[in-house]
Amino acid sequence: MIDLQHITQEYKTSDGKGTFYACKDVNVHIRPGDIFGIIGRSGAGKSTLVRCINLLNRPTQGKVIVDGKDLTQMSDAELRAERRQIGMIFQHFNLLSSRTVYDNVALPLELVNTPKDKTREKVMPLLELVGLTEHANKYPSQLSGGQKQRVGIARALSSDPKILLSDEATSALDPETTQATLQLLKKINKELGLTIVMITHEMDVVKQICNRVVVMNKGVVVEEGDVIDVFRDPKSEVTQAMLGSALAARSLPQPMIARVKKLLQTERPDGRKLHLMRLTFVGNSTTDPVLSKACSLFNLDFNILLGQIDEIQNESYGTLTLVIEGTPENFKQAVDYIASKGVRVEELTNVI
Ligand SMILES: Nc1ncnc2c1ncn2[C@@H]1O[C@H](COP(=O)(O)OP(=O)(O)OP(=O)(O)O)[C@@H](O)[C@H]1O
Repeated sequence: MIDLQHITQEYKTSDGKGTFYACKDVNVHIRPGDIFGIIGRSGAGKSTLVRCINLLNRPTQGKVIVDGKDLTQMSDAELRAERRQIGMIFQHFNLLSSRTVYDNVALPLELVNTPKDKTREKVMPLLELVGLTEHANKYPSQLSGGQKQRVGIARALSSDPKILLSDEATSALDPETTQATLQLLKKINKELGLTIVMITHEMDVVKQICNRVVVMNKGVVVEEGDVIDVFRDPKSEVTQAMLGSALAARSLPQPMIARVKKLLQTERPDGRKLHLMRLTFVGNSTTDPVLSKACSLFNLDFNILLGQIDEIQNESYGTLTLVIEGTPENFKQAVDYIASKGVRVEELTNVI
């Protein structure tokens, strides 16, 4: 659906002598129906990249392919037509304060001289969709932040786009309103089949509605993948830092580490040994009694130290940190058995 190929955006440095890269050789592929997250710290190049999709930013180098067509090669008229397929919503809503809710939503239709009755036929169902029918005649100043963003969403949808770009659309909203807005975007993605590209600096937003994500840092993509994989196994330091609290919940508190180290060094009877393990469960494996089966099959004992379960994209995932005791042979068989049930098994040797 959207192919960003080798996108580079250069600017002159403030002294005018050097070159600064807001994006450098970025390649991103977005599939139809994706809710695609672009995440990174401030200044990472997220807005620059997303604004290349509708050529609000014309990249210094690279191709922007939307639905098989290269936007960078189009004439101005072709580009204007193509941009109608790409709606956009913004952190600060960008509504016209002198126009009512209805007139804000109608604006893109007015700009292409749509007759009044056709405009009404389009605008009223959109107001219904975003839950603003009874506010149609109000002005933006009479609305809450969440309602203003709903106007922004309805306006973006008025030209029947195939793609919706969202630049930090929930950053100015409180947590409850953020939830409601994300749910609305999810509904639009599902019911209208819209592909959504979302910039955010909050992993929580990605976790709640995106199916794929790229992580950017200093103008380059440092990680890309299905959201569940990136959360389960973040590779880059930037991603790990951004996941912050979610990963902290997987780590043993310092005082416990000292106790566990001591415990692991204790002698066990009958050639049994202790192992500090982390199991990561996804989907069905979160509900199957994999661990208790392994322990009864292979005569192991276990002691749970830390556990966490979460939900991403309607799929559960969780981690358990535990000490397992058994003979080396039984332990190895149990690990193979657990892994064969789709659970990732790691021995946390770095703690010892
Ligand atoms: N027109 C411009 N001229 C010079 N530098 C620019 C221009 N636009 C953006 N930049 C710089 O490019 C870098 C990337 O900016 P961009 O807005 O894409 O980052 P971002 O990840 O969206 O950040 P934020 O989350 O703060 O919006 C920043 O260092 C910014 O200052």
